[in-house]
Amino acid sequence: MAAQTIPVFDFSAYNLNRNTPDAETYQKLIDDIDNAFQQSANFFTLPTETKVKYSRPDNSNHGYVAIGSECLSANRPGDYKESFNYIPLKGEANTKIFPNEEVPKFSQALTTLYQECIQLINRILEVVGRGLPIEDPLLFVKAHEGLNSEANMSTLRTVWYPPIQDDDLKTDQIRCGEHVDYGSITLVFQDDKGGLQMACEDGSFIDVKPEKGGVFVNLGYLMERWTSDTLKARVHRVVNPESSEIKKQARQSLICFVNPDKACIIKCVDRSNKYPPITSMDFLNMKFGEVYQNFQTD
Ligand SMILES: O=C(O)CCC(=O)C(=O)O
Ligand SMILES: [Fe+2]
Repeated sequence: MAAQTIPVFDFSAYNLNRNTPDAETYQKLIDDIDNAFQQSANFFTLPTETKVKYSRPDNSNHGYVAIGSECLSANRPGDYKESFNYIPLKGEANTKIFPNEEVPKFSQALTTLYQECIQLINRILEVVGRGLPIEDPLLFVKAHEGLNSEANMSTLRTVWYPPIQDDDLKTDQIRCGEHVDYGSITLVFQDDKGGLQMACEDGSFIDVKPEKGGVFVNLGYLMERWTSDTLKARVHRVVNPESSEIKKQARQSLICFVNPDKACIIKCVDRSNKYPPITSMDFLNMKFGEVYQNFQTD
């Protein structure tokens, strides 16, 4: 079988009659990603007792998640990573669970990037819709109209993979265990350390090489179900670096986990009813419950 590679797309070719981003807009996005990395580093290098003050409560996906508390692969110990999730909340709550005193520019960096991601998300969702034999090519875009409001639980997550000393790790513990994402699409902006890998059809893994100014786009279980398995959600993971030099450095990524609006009914687009209809929220609660105990969103 020919070796598999990750396809690289330039979405400007699919401009869908809208203006393609000019150099200035593109540069602003790159600067905003760099800024989100920087503000995140300022947060993650705070003492643990400060970070846990901003921990994610059981009834929400917003806030800090400590090392080892998420276990994405049932065959491994908890992931060797920590993260901070942002989901838009109503009014003041939107900035409340942020370390505003310790890292005053953190909340602004994440909220700005979240808004910028929405444009890219809509473009990708439209391309996906136009690539399938469905009546309304805007079906996926319309199902995400509540982005940036409480009607939608898409999440921007900033992840910090701390430097590794081998004796810190449990047997088989890696930065992020093998898993499939849950929602519709996922955008991953990664720094230059590498380690993200994606499974091929034969079960082997290939590197998703970091690309400055590039974004890795992945599909989740929900999109697979929605398209009756026509579009596949792929297993991926983040492995520990082999090089002792890179191991000593933290790795960072910024991930936008995109989900349809909570009330949106996910019904197979080919009308096959291969999977029974389910709301986006029920589907995601079911999936989150497999990773976090006691998880139930409002
Ligand atoms: O950090 C990365 O590059 C990807 C991590 C990931 O796949 C996830 O958290 O779902
Ligand atoms: Fe993932």
